[in-house]
Amino acid sequence: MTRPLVLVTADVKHMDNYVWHAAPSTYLTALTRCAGATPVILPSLGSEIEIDAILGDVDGVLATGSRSNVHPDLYGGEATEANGPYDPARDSTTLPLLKRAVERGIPVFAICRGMQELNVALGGTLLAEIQNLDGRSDHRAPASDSQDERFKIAHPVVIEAGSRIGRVIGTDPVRVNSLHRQALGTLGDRLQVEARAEDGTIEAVSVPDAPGYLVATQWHPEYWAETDSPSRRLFEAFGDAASAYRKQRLATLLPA
Ligand SMILES: N[C@@H](CCC(=O)NCCCC(=O)O)C(=O)O
Repeated sequence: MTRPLVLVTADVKHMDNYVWHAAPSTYLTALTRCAGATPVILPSLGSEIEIDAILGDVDGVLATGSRSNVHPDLYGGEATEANGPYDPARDSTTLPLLKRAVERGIPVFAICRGMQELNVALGGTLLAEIQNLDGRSDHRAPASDSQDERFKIAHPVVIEAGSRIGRVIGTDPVRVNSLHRQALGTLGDRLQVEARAEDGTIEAVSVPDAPGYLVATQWHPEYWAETDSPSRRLFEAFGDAASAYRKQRLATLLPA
């Protein structure tokens, strides 16, 4: 069986006088090296893209993290200059993409901004600047030019008993990295909390009634997937689900 095809969401970036639709390499290599998948970057062209048709030709969706915030208009929040930057083209692509992928039972792994997008796509809300909220810790990355330093392990998370993630990596607390200033507020439809930080911040969710792997983390397993066992396991489990989905999908295409 050939490798499963996994759509990877793209940020819109302005560089060298061009507009780019790009994804960080860390997600692409975690997919190829740990999930055994072939990543396919989906440009953030919103309604110009036939999302349902494309979803019919792939075996999974990986929603990446990004510094930009989901636009607050999409969940009844308040847009301010300090709350940016925003990436409306990405929002207009990823929200319908994730909603349809969930509805169709396609394996989804959503990371950081990706988890926030999944929540908003399913009708949930986000909290802004959580480091300023009573009782919450600072979940932002350390100020550094070194990516290893920014993605360094920062705090423990407690995995819920009976969670999907618990089935993959066990329910002992794990220590994770942390690079965000927003967090999930009210939960979107069908989502369940899978893990929390010590300050109560939601660190992982799943869609428990989804047929395949549908897991999201606020932390970044992609960054250490080649060297950290729990991070690798999350990608391996996603790859297994995408492979199983591919087998089924191709079987329905073949003549009887
Ligand atoms: N903007 C949101 C999403 C956080 C996120 O996806 N972080 C990844 C950022 C990677 C980096 O800073 O290099 C938030 O802040 O909550």
